[in-house]
Amino acid sequence: MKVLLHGCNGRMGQTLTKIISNLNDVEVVCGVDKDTAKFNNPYPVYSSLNEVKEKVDVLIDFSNHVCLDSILEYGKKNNVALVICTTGFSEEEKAKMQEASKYIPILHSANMSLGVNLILSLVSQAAKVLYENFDIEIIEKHHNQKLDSPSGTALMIADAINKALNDVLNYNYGRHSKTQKREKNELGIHAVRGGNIVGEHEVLFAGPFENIEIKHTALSRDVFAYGAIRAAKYLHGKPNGFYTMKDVISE
Ligand SMILES: NC(=O)C1=CN([C@@H]2O[C@H](COP(=O)(O)OP(=O)(O)OC[C@H]3O[C@@H](n4cnc5c(N)ncnc54)[C@H](OP(=O)(O)O)[C@@H]3O)[C@@H](O)[C@H]2O)C=CC1
Ligand SMILES: O=C(O)C1=N[C@H](C(=O)O)C[C@H](O)C1
Repeated sequence: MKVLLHGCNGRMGQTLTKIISNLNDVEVVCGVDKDTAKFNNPYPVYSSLNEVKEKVDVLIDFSNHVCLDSILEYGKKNNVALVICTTGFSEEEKAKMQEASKYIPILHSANMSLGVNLILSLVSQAAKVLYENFDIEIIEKHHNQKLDSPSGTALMIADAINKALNDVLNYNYGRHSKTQKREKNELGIHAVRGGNIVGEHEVLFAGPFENIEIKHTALSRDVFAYGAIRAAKYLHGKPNGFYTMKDVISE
């Protein structure tokens, strides 16, 4: 499978470059990033998707949400499947992905790890059982270079919980009201940034007599890279449509 790495110079782009170089059935044939000479990558790097000459099967994207239009245009024009792992998309941008998936296969997930995608169903189940008597709060922690907050994963977990509760919850980001008590239908979402934390997501169900914490800790960026490779293999050859990691892990 021939892969184009979009955002190849970044933390995730370089993690994928290292891992794929040891695989026999996947090859990075080119990359795209702002600085074409930053690393001595074992493949050509272009500053724009318009310059790409190589034929590729799948584009894997870990870059920035502002790149979305160019990625969707490239995928549609060249009939290339897209694994979009970037976070920080607006609702309008997410709608653009859905629209483009009528013409090409697109997979998007804010977290490519098996563990987080398993947690999505666990927290949905827990929310249904516990909501009446428990308050639900999400706490995420990431490294100090992360651009978006809260994390895409925290929002994905919040949406899964809210969907399980028929969308009754209002999100309260980083609660800093000094005068108001917590309301019953709040879902608190809190972002911590510091050092080199790879990624932690905790869902707290706080009840009158007991607390339940469901937590995922990413120990290395390799977990996201292996997930993205698995997703790319899954997507290669699939019919046009919109896919998530749920499709990949339930195959
Ligand atoms: N779904 C998942 O499992 C995961 C998702 N992510 C998400 O992936 C994204 C990237 O993360 P990470 O690798 O840590 O971030 P980095 O900032 O390390 O890497 C992003 C790379 O994309 C480049 N880039 C930014 N804008 C453009 C552009 N317009 N054209 C070409 N290249 C561009 C950056 O260049 P420059 O530095 O010069 O701006 C950088 O080299 C983030 O949104 C992050 O949240 C991260 C880990 C896991
Ligand atoms: O930027 C990161 O590093 C990560 N971003 C993703 C997110 O926003 O949820 C996933 C992961 O936690 C690492």
